[in-house]
Amino acid sequence: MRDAPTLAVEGLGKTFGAVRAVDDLTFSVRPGAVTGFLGPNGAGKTTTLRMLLGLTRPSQGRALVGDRTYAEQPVPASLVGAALEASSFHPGRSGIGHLEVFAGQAGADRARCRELIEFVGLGHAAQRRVGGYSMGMRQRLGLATALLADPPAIVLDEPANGLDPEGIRWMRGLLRAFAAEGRTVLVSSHVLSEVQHTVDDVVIIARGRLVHASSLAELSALAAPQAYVESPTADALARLCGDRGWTARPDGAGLVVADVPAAEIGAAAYAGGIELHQLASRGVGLEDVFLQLTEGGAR
Ligand SMILES: Nc1ncnc2c1ncn2[C@@H]1O[C@H](COP(=O)(O)OP(=O)(O)OP(=O)(O)O)[C@@H](O)[C@H]1O
Repeated sequence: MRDAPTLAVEGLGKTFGAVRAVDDLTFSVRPGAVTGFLGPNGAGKTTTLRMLLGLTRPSQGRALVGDRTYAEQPVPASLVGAALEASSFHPGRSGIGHLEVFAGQAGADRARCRELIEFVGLGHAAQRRVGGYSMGMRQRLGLATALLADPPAIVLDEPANGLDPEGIRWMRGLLRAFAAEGRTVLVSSHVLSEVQHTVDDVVIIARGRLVHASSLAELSALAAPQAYVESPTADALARLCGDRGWTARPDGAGLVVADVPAAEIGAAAYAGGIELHQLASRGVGLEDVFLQLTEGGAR
């Protein structure tokens, strides 16, 4: 395998008429790790990936595969394998026929096509027309296409879309194995929880702009603990929170208190003679952090 390249975008921008799809975006993706490229629908993920792969021309800035743009690479298909849209297949071709069409530019032979169609779990459907494939089967075929050249960098747009739970677990294991081999792996998703068990690093965008880039561990540290507490004397409980300077917000019949361990709330309520009917730790899910980061948008 060739050395895995770092993928990088620098001041990248793309405008479609009045729509600024990508706006001054800068980040890099290292080899030997799985990086999640995250953002809500319409955030600009696909447009960014298309610019990285030389399919869309940037309005500003540049996107690099290693030390040059994708188009400037002598044999880009052997360096980066990509699956962007599960729908871009010729419906009349068979699965294996599709792979054989793309094998040429990837320098792969027929044996490699057969091997890959088995590898992605489509051996039984190799001769069937792609037009009759399910969404998940198309995802698998897209992945096989991306892997034709055994590339050191892999870029996948929403690879979990349409996959069943077993397929998602399989994909997760595969991406982890690629990273462990030293490859550069970039996967987009609009749901953090979908990739949170797969990725090492996260790049989060909203409305075309970067809102966060770090390791997953650093992102997780932003998730503050919370506790849910419920009392039949809600006023007294609210006063207690106020007296202690705790941040509390109503949630159903109770309150959610931020950044205070449940045990401390229980002890204070006990000391204050406040009866509690419920008290539970409630960690902030990473998805909440993701929503907080992306909801306000970046501008
Ligand atoms: N060819 C195009 N012409 C006009 N507008 C476009 C084009 N491609 C993308 N856009 C717009 O650019 C913005 C970003 O779209 P993009 O597909 O990159 O987002 P995304 O993050 O991939 O979204 P999703 O998660 O829904 O796939 C959207 O407002 C979209 O409508």
